[in-house]
Amino acid sequence: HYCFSEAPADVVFCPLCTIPVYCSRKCQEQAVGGISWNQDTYLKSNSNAVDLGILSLTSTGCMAPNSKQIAEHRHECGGAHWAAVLPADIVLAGRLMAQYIDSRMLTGKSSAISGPNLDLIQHYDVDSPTSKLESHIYAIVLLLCLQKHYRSDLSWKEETLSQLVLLICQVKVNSIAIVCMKSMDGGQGLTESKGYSAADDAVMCSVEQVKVAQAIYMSGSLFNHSCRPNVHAYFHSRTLFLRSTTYINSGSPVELSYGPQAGEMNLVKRQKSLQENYKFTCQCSSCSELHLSDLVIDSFCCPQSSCLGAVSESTCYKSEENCVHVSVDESDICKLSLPHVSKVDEDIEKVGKLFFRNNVDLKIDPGYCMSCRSQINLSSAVATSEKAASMINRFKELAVIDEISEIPITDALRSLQQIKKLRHPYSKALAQAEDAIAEAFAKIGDQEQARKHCEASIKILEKLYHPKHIAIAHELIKLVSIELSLGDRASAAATFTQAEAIFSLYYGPDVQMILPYVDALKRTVSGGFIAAP
Ligand SMILES: C[S@@+](CC[C@H](N)C(=O)[O-])C[C@H]1O[C@@H](n2cnc3c(N)ncnc32)[C@H](O)[C@@H]1O
Repeated sequence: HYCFSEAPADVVFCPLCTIPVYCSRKCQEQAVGGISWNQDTYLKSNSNAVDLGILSLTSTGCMAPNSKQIAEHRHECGGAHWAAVLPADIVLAGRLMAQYIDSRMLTGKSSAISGPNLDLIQHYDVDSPTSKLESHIYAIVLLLCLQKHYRSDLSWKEETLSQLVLLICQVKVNSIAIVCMKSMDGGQGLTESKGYSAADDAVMCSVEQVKVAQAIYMSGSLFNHSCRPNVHAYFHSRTLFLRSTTYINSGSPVELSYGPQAGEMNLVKRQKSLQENYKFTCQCSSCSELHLSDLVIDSFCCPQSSCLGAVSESTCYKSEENCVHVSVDESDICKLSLPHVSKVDEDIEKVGKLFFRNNVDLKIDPGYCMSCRSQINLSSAVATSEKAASMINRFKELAVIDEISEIPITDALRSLQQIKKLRHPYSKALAQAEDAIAEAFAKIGDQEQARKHCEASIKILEKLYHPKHIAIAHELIKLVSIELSLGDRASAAATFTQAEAIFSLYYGPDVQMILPYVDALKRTVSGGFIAAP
């Protein structure tokens, strides 16, 4: 939606192409300027649905380009609605070109249009032939649309098409997805009612990041990516905020995350995602040093009950003096150095003891323990754990539609035991299973069970990320809502304080603006709005 809010039911249509892109007249005027409306402006409603085909909304047109307005949509209307048919990166490239043309026209330079000089990095040379062809086709589509919009007002240079291809490539590696935090279920209720009812035991606050737009920020695009970033990026409408989340030594790189993060994805998946989406091989600290979370995140546990060693499903490790080579299906992924002796914690040594044996060259294949080399039956472990996970998800779905009985509860708990037996105690699969069970129990009103499983999930996530990661704060908020439902205000307050400290690390004084429900929860926890169960 134009102003990055969710479009309400009574959206305002673009006066030229009848596409609903504005939420209010004010929002529309900001985008296209003042509009003079015809007398017969109305929407013909056809039973329940508004029939766009008979929409009789006409105007004498948008005003001329004005630098004060953010005329994003104007260039595509009357033709194809770009956002509905083209990928976000391509729409952005088209709009940047249109903005450049507008600025040239405003200064009276409407002859010899080529393209903006953004001076940003691009990777056209390493693009695959298919991706290159795609960029050229999109550039032709954009150029035709722009030529149609500006008609004979402009003269185009021969290189405009190649400038558009270049622009598309720059947008691909430098653009940033604008996201907003959307509170689901409990969070929504909290925001609306400005309070929390313990009687509503179905509530378990959770938030989701929702992508609302794609943009280029000239200073934002200077930052490199890290899978363990020291800077957090967030948005308020169109404004990008960057806040450091740790102390950064002078001379150290300031890095944000382009998406993939350690603890959320394993090393191989992160590298693949960054290569596919941004065309680079990540060399951040997380992708150049051995970390606990990468060893355990998708792993199985050692069959020896006393061993904490991890067993990989698909990654092969070849250990050499002070480094480890990582490969999948014989193809090299990267080389990781061993952490400095001062940073080696007890956990990583127990999980991958073999990597820390001095002067030993050895290969650890999938299916073998990284600590004692015991072997598991990998295919059977994968199949059983996947089946158990889908059983738990089914349990969660049934809880949502209130169709739960004793049988699915027993089945779900049995499946959780199976996952515990097979998966590594710090694995993501186990954390997700615990979380799903917690959510289902919260939904059916067994808050004691919900608390137990929610806490178990958080403990694992703290190992995978780190205890002060924003993902942990969102999980802690779920726990607060469960503790409130139990009437345990003291625990809820302690958990909330822990979450609040993380939120202020990531959002500073903007917590309330970005996550309004946190404030509502704070008032509830401190005694304001609790209803009797
Ligand atoms: C938005 S730019 C970042 C600024 C860029 N380094 C520059 O000098 O303009 C993104 C590009 O920087 C490089 N880059 C960013 N993070 C990286 C990382 N962790 N490892 C390797 N290259 C990285 C890649 O070439 C990527 O396509």
